[in-house]
Amino acid sequence: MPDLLSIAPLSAATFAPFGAVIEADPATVRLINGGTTERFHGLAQADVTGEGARVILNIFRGQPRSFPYAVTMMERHPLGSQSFSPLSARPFLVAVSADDEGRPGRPQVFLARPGQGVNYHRNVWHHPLMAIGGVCDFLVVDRDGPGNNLEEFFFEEPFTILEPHL
Ligand SMILES: NC(=O)N[C@@H](O)C(=O)O
Ligand code: NI
Repeated sequence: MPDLLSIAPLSAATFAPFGAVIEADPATVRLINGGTTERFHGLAQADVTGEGARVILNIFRGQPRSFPYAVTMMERHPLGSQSFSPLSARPFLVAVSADDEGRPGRPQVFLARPGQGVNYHRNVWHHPLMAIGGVCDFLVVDRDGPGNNLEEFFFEEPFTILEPHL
């Protein structure tokens, strides 16, 4: 019997223990450039650590996941945060876990709606990028530099995500 993971809507409040939601939050808006631009200010903060660490910007071209999807592993980046912002108005899935004595707990899955991105706090367990419905480019802000910034954990038994209702 598959161990099904439910999918919840992504919200700043529910995601707060794991990171920030990157979206045009009216509470953060500043009118700039002579009133021609709305700046949604300070939505998240990149956090990199270690000698020689640099914040870098990348594009990840995500292939859509197929369903039912088996979550067999989680990863985390001990030396830096990592953000994902779709460059087209598409939803995607986010899976995170609390840390349970050095291993990820039961994953929590969120559906990011078009216009939402996330910034994982440094060292937060998450599943690698899960694009859905079609190929999607994401702006990814994370860390470069010396040191090992990737820790992976493989579950003894997989969890299963069923196709989300969009
Ligand atoms: N490996 C890599 O850069 N990507 C992962 O960290 C991810 O979270 O998708
Ligand atoms: Ni990652």
